[in-house]
Amino acid sequence: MRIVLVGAGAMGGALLSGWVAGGQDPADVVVVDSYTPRVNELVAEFGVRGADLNEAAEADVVVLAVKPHQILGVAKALDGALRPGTVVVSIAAGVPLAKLVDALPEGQPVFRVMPNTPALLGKGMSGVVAGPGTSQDQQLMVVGLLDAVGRTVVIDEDHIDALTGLSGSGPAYLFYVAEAMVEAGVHQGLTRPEATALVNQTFVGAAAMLDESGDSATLLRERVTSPGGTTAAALRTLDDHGVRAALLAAVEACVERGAQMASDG
Ligand SMILES: NC(=O)C1=CN([C@@H]2O[C@H](COP(=O)(O)OP(=O)(O)OC[C@H]3O[C@@H](n4cnc5c(N)ncnc54)[C@H](OP(=O)(O)O)[C@@H]3O)[C@@H](O)[C@H]2O)C=CC1
Ligand SMILES: O=C(O)[C@@H]1CCC=N1
Repeated sequence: MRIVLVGAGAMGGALLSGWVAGGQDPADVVVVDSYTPRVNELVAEFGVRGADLNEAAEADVVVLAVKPHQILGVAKALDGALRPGTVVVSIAAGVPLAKLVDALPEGQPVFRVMPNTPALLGKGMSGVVAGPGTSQDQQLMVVGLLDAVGRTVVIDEDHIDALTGLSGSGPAYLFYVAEAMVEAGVHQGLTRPEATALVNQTFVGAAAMLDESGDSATLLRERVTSPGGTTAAALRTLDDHGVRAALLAAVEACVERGAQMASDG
């Protein structure tokens, strides 16, 4: 697949790395980024090519991975560089398909996607929303692009902010919990490297159980919680401090922010 990636920051770079590790031929990937040293770094690391937006003419798919406030400007700048069938993918949070359709040449196939940074390791989770008039083959191509770096669901645009609240932004919540647990270990007298090793492997093990056991988070949590034991004492404290309510509120805030970004000029 011939890919033009516009914006090679945290998320664009993670996708690129996942694609190449997953077997995408780097010679068929062109990176466009306003920060030239970043492009040079990716060219050296992966063997992709650096170029400008005119390369979009040769692409099967153009992935727009710039910041949300930049994306409509970039979409407009693609005018004249796109072939009619070139599929455009936006990964910007809070930018509705309707605005992308308006900014792109009439009839240009466009998809709205919300990936996450574990795509870097082929363990991403992405949501795909098909734009108006797109074909089944185009959707299969976009899903294939995201499946190459993890798992993919096709959803309605009405649910993309909710998906962002769980999987798009979700890795940050888990890193935040990991940071706090390391800090707790240091408070208990462990060295930082010791605490980090314990926390990291606990996340790896718990994530693998969630993924591979087929059991719910509730059942897995109950199996750790011996009656009257240490875990029950810890979980009671989490409840007393409103951690469950805080997570509900955090996802709600994420969803509200997505909606607010959608209505920004
Ligand atoms: N980070 C994440 O976990 C996720 C991010 N996203 C979405 O991905 C998009 C990018 O986010 P993120 O990677 O975090 O942001 P970054 O700022 O890390 O990356 C954006 C990159 O695009 C470059 N850029 C800006 N304008 C242009 C332009 N006109 N042409 C080419 N390149 C340009 C920026 O350069 P410069 O710095 O010089 O402006 C920067 O290198 C956002 O829309 C975000 O909503 C979606 C899912 C997850
Ligand atoms: O924080 C953000 O806006 C982006 C979208 C999802 C993850 N990062």
